[in-house]
Amino acid sequence: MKSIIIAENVSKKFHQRVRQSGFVGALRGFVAPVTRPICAVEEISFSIQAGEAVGYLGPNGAGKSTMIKMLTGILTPSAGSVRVLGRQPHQERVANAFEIGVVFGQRTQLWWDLPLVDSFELHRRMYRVPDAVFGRNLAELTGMMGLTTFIERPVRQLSLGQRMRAEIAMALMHDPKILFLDEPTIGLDVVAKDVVRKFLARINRERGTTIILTTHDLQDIEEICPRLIMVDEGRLLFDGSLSALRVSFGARRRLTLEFAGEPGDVRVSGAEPAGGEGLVREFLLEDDGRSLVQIMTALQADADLRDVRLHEPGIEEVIRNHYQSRVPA
Ligand SMILES: Nc1ncnc2c1ncn2[C@@H]1O[C@H](COP(=O)(O)OP(=O)(O)OP(=O)(O)O)[C@@H](O)[C@H]1O
Repeated sequence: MKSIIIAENVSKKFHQRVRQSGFVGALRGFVAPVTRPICAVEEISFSIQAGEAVGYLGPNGAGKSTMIKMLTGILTPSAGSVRVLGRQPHQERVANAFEIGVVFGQRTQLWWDLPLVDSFELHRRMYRVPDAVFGRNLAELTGMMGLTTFIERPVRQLSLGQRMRAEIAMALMHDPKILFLDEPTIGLDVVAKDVVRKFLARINRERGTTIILTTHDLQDIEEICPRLIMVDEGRLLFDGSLSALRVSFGARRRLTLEFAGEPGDVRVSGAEPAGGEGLVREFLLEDDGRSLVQIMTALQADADLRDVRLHEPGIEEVIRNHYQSRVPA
């Protein structure tokens, strides 16, 4: 397989203005601004193959948008190198633009006062999309995204969910090889999120479009992206599948046993006691993939069991625990 996106030791530094308080401070800041450097992206490396769908995840300020901006040619890396489809995006921004689609969840690329269909038409001209390709995409994408009922309406009259669906459809009108999306589901309701996720998964599967999306929402990743790149404070924390993330971050399943009478000393092979009180005992299971039936067979207890619960930590919990363990008390 071919790597179509390669980031090698990429860093991006910004100089942020330090605001000084009071009128004199503001005046001083105007005449002789004081800045402090901030490393938004720090020595990040990864490569992405054609046809992959990758989620780029991290908390606020982790450096997600900055990375997307470097991959799309909007920003230049301070150090390291970025290659997209064999080009350095910031140096060959126009050539790069013809082969990628970009959607920024918080900034529209549609023409506010024009009917939606006119934005599509302007996109066709800007990207010199051949008539046959445009005709096919217009019919297919507007159908898949359910845009037909409001395609004649001015963009300013559309709801956020309608607009986001239209943004994504427009970004695909020129058949890009890669689709970059920065927070595509932000602010959408449950139904709109579901439409967008299903659509992106389908585009990736059926058209083979490579998808890179940034998000805070783990469900986006679970439903669209088999691969996850996790960043925090500019640095890469993890690159792999969701199941590998669980293993790597030590997320263990919790077994809760509730007994009808005092059970005494209960042991479960391959599990570590993890508290409980009264008739309830808890255990943390080793990551050996055993089923509940196998666990129950290995249970060394004579007492009567009233209830058994197995808690599989959600990925949100895994990540929350990870971040919390890094924050000093
Ligand atoms: N143009 C800029 N000038 C100065 N600092 C910037 C600039 N753009 C981003 N930063 C800083 O770089 C860091 C990373 O920002 P970035 O927008 O990439 O994070 P993010 O992970 O996308 O966050 P969010 O989830 O909140 O959108 C932040 O500390 C931000 O304040």
